[in-house]
Formats: sequence, structure tokens, C-alpha cells
Amino acid sequence: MSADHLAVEVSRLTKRFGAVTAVQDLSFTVRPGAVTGFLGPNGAGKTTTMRAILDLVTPTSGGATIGGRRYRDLPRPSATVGAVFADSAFHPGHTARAHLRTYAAMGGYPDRRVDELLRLLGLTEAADRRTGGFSTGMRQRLSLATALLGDPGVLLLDEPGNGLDPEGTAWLRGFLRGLAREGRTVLVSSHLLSEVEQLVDDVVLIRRGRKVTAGPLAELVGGHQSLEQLFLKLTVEGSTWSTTGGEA
Ligand SMILES: Nc1ncnc2c1ncn2[C@@H]1O[C@H](COP(=O)(O)OP(=O)(O)OP(=O)(O)O)[C@@H](O)[C@H]1O
Repeated sequence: MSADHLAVEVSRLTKRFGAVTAVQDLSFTVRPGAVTGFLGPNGAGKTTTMRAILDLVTPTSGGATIGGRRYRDLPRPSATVGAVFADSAFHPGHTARAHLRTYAAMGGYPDRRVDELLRLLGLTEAADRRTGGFSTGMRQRLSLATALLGDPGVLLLDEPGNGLDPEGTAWLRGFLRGLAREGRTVLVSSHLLSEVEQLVDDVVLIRRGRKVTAGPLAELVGGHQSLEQLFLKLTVEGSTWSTTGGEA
């Protein structure tokens, strides 16, 4: 793979949609070789931040870089960053193989890469079935295969655990850990704190568009029973600050 060991750097990012401030002065770094959980309640600003990293929304101020470059300045974006969003859609009448071949052709990747990914994601047997009949877990695998076509060093996954059964969750955990071990930078968003606790090395916790805390999971959880408990503690404190700090 391109194993470029690229860090993602979000720097003083603010994004407003009219009167709604989705992200407010947010900064954090995602290191290579680890799975980082990007966590916060519904509406905290996770998807907006990931879309800003990928230049899919224009920041109001601040921005993000991947290996020191903005997404738009990357020479080969799909070979550098792969992304999966919760609303990824496939043509229901296309087979998994046809779907991947279409994306491979667009990115200039050979058909043998499609076969490799079908194998890697455990989709070889389902390769010639129409995606319209796929389970949530199979759709998730196909989304990951699509994101990995260019063998990117960075993966941005928005709520990849959504709708997965325990077996699917365990598989995803192993798969993402493997990608991180290869030196890739893996950022995974979730609003389910308990679900990701087993999955991530580092966490970035946000709420109402602002950072609550960030760092290695083990260090942060420390004396607390769980990540959820830590989050509750910090946000109760945070709501006290919000009355003086002007947080929305
Ligand atoms: N295109 C948009 N226009 C207006 N408001 C938006 C838009 N996109 C996001 N928002 C608002 O910005 C805030 C943050 O949304 P975002 O989707 O980034 O949160 P999230 O943390 O990903 O939430 P979830 O866990 O529910 O996916 C929300 O209040 C949302 O309603």
C-alpha cells in the first residue's frame, strides 16, 4: 500500500450553516498506525468535520490537512484518503463486482484490485449478487472495499458500526485494527460510546461542535468506569462552563 503514514490535522475549524454552528474552533490530530474514535452525541458535528476534511463542505474558517496538504491539493486523492459515509448508496440492480469495477475504472485501478478487495472483505461468494439484496453488514463491507480501491493510507469512516450485529461488529474491529497495524490512519465516528470502546486506541470527544477532550483512550478513561462515564462527567462540567463561556 501507499503506507505514507499520513496524519490528519484539523485546525481551528469552524462551520456555520446559517444560524446553526455545526463546528466551532475545533482542532485535533489523528495519528497514523492507530484507530481514532471521533465521538459525540447526535448533531455534535462529526459528519460536518469529516466532510470538511474531504473538502465536501467549505469551512467558515480554519481547515484540515492530510499529510500537510489540503484535500484539494493532494495529487492522487483516492489513493490517499478513502471515506465511507453512513448514507453510502449502491445501485440496487448492480452486483458487488460491477459496483467495484465501475469505481475502479473511475480511479484508474485494474480489475484485479476488485478481486483482491472482494477477497479481503469476505465478499467473493456474494460478488455476483445484486446489492439490492445485501444485508447491512454486506453493504458495510462493500463500502469499505470501495474506499480501499486506491489502497489509501487514510480512512475516514462515518458511523461504520451502525446496524451491525455483534458478529459484524467483531469483524469490523479486527479489520480496522489490521488497517491501523499496517500504518494507516483510521478515523471512525460514532455516537455510541460503549460500542467503540473496544475498537479505538485514541479518542476525540466533541459536543455541540466543540472539543470536550482528546487523547489515548487508556489515559483518558483512567480512573473512570467507562468512556461514557468520562464523557458525562466532562459534559456536566462543560455545561457549567457554557453558561460563562457562551457555548450555544
Ligand atoms: N447542510 C446543512 N445545513 C444546515 N444544518 C446542517 C447541515 N449539515 C449539518 N447541519 C447541522 O449541523 C449540526 C451538526 O451536524 P452533523 O451531521 O455534523 O453532526 P453529527 O455529529 O455527525 O451527528 P450524527 O451523529 O447525528 O450523525 C447539526 O445541528 C445539523 O443539523
